[in-house]
Amino acid sequence: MTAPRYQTAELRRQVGSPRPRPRENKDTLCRNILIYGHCRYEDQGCAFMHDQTKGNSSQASSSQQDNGGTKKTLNVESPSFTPSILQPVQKKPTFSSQAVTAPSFTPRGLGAATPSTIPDTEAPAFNPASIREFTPSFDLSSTTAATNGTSHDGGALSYDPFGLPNQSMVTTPYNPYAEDHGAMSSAASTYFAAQNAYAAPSQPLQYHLYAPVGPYREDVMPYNRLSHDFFISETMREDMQKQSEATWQVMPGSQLPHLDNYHSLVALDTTHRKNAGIFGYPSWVYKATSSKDGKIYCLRRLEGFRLTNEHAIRSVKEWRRINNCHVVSIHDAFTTRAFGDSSLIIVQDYHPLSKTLAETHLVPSVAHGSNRLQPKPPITEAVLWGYITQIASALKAIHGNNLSARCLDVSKIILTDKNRIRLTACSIIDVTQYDVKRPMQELQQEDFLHFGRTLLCLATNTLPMQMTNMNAAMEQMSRSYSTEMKDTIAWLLTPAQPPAQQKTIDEFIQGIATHITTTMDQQGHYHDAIRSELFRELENSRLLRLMMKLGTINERPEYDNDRAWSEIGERYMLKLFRDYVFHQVDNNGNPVIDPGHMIRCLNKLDAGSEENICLTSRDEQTSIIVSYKEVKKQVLSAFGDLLKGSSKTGRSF
Ligand SMILES: Nc1ncnc2c1ncn2[C@@H]1O[C@H](COP(=O)(O)OP(=O)(O)OP(=O)(O)O)[C@@H](O)[C@H]1O
Repeated sequence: MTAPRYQTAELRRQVGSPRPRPRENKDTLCRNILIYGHCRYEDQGCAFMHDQTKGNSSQASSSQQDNGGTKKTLNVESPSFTPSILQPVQKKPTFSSQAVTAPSFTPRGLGAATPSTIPDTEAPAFNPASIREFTPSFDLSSTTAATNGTSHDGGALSYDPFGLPNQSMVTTPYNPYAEDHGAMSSAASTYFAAQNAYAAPSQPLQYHLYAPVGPYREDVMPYNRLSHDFFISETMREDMQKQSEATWQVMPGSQLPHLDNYHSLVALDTTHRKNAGIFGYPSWVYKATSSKDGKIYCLRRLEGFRLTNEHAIRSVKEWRRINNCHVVSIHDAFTTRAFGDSSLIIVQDYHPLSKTLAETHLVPSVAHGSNRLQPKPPITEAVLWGYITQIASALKAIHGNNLSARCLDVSKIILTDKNRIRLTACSIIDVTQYDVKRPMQELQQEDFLHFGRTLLCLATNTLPMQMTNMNAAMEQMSRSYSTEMKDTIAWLLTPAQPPAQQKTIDEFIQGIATHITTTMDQQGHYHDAIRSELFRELENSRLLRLMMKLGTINERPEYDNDRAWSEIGERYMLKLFRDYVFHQVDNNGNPVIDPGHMIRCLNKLDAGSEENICLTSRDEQTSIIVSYKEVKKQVLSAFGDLLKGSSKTGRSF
């Protein structure tokens, strides 16, 4: 990356950066008192307050002071200051140009008032990172000091997740999302000490790093690597985006009615023909929004259906017990006159942009770049076995609940994802033919027959209504598919052979066991690929939350009756940090757009790294050296201020 101009700018004396508030030291209760009940440095110059009884009153008064008229705002015009811990050095601190060429920052122990690399005679560079109002929250020395008795002045290491791996090992679990890490680790160590069985992680999680969890894609070009490594893949993003768009689609000026609890109906049928073939009534499918819970559902309407028996509609309740990923879940059923007739409505889960197997594999479609209808290519044997195992799984759940699918047809099985199918019209015939009592076993045997017909339609590329000669179709399919496939379909189409009275789904599943393992393997691979995508999004959602915090603070036009709120005090540092992350320019003033830099900076900010950065104002009149840790502290503090005055809680952050 081109060296940003900000980093090479000479540090200037005119520092108008945030100042520490020395009064807070004596007003702030020492963290050691909070954690251990005493501070061993009380008599050795520890700058914090040790009288616990004063804690509340002094904090209250200090907050009053903050809110009162004496509030000190810090801005670029503020005079330079002498950091409290540097006070023993009697010289007025001045910026040295040597600070620019100073060696890279080395985290210091708490006791080091001045960096060892700066000679005593040199005035120290202004470094807000070295100003501590209390024990740094990332400093795990408090934990180690408590257990091994090492001095908290004496070289206890601060945890820097971006540092080299030879960091001190800690024994307490570490919650990166806790805002007060010191208190968290201490409280957790007490808790886990009581729970002897718990084996704490040996060191804080490296949560700020993107975990490269496989499977890995090998075909990514170098110029695509960065976005591929950090973000969801383009094809998946596009697919999901389309589905989300379809889910929220509305039809302005639609003539479709509002039903009792459903509104914003959108028709999903692509054909307008009335087809009463399967259910005995023309059926229509709509997407609709529930006014009860705001969710989107799929409504199937049977036009002209008259309910003669109250029990018929209750039979749908039985289907709520079916919890199988190859059966579309059913939620409700009711009749309505809202369409101007008497209609039956079945409420199901909505699967955006799904297509029926008939639409996907059988109905000719217009090819790209031509006006003519083109037949669909034959379905491959591997895909067909995948469908067979999924339908078998659905039937296992249905028959296992003493129900029968009754409606197994290429036009009533939907494809909701790659090779992922679901039965979508179960339960409907149970309602429409409620009065025609037939034994369940007979209906389940019929399911096998419908299953076989469906496979034959798919294998021969024939729509059900055109399937007139089954023997000819069997003959045709056996020319393109394996004997095993032919035998499987034949088994489904022929009645149970004596002495067996019935065919069972378990028997069928045993027969196709090898193909089930293949399907499981494919599903497992797909699951891994999706999980790998999820890992990337895990980190991105963390950064998004951080950016939202920064966004609420940076450039805020007014807060607390102060138009300059976002520009002054600690917030000024955040403004400079925003420029450092997002608005870098090269030596020619051209924007430096480097996602790696932005992600790295945000991760370090989130981790509260000890690493120092030099922030320079746009006019180059102000430069400050500050650690990510300090910036993080300011983000949390400013965001906390905003939350106090916000109408909604920011708990979701
Ligand atoms: N649960 C569902 N979620 C989302 N879309 C669905 C759902 N069920 C069906 N669909 C879609 O609705 C459309 C219409 O379905 P339908 O069952 O009416 O098919 P069809 O081909 O019109 O059959 P028919 O000719 O019997 O009416 C199809 O594109 C189908 O993918």
